[in-house]
Amino acid sequence: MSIAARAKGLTKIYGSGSALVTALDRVDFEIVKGEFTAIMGPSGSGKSTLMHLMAALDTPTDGEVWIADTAVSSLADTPLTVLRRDRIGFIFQAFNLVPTLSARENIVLPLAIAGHKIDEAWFNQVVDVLGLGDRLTHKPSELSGGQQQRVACARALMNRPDIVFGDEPTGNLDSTSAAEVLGFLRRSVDEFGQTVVMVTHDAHAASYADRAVFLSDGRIVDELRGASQEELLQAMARIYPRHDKAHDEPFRAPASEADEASATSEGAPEVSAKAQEPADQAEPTAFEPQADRSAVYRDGGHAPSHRGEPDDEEEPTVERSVARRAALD
Ligand SMILES: Nc1ncnc2c1ncn2[C@@H]1O[C@H](COP(=O)(O)OP(=O)(O)OP(=O)(O)O)[C@@H](O)[C@H]1O
Repeated sequence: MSIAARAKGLTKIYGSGSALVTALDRVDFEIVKGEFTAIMGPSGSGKSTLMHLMAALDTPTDGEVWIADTAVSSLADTPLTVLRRDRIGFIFQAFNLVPTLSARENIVLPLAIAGHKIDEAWFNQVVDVLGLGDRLTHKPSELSGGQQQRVACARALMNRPDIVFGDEPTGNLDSTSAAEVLGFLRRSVDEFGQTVVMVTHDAHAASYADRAVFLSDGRIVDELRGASQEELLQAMARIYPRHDKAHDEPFRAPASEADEASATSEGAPEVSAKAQEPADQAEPTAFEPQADRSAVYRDGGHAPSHRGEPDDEEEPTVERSVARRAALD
């Protein structure tokens, strides 16, 4: 098992005095090469902060990040820019494509900026897997959201980066487009050996990953390997019990309109707005915004970064991942 990136004692503090927020609190974290890792947690738990620090997009208040063997804090501006450009790929929730460029021009833009030659065989392979062959001359405005995000996926992979980071990459997509993007990220790991890290609220999205890491109040409090959506939902209910109770089990889909009606009845005044949505609009596999996150993991103890090595039989394999995905799809 080799390590694509790691962090030691990673701390990020925003503001000062009464406005001080400890977004990350002495986090130790390793990203395993060739794995798909999901970073999960309620709103405000520190997911984006951890991802931005691991991707060398931001600097920690304390601690260190290494991309492979490169200590990010040791880099001057120029090598830092080169590291971000050549060794990291990004996929954002909002796609972030250049509207005036075609899909092809968007995909090769990082190579053009870096002055690197396009590897046409690699380009064709990625475009083919993403099913973008007949969309390459289209501008983003002529593409659906799912197609735009697939262009963003291709762009992220063009440099063959050490790690592709996705910040809620399916957050703006319908379920079909989300499944296509998640399926592609899964394939990029299984077939190209790509390392992928994705921030998500969503247990279904995280079920595509090999490993899910759970954050609470800026600390890693648990992790699961090879977990199904149901196992992730159960873990979320266990790890965030206050959250679960406060929202009358928002992690589970109402089985029927009657169930939903009971979830919004007088007995559950704290039920979230999202839990009150019609069942076909709700996203029951996602976290709700957490009203009182201070109630979770405020025991003063420093949660372990890892639960320890998984049991052998728990160790996920590509076959297991593929079988799991096939069952889910
Ligand atoms: N630039 C900033 N200035 C001040 N506080 C910040 C800043 N960025 C994040 N925070 C705070 O740090 C904490 C962690 O934020 P972060 O965005 O990492 O959480 P998150 O888990 O990604 O949340 P979400 O799911 O809502 O995006 C939150 O309390 C947030 O308000």
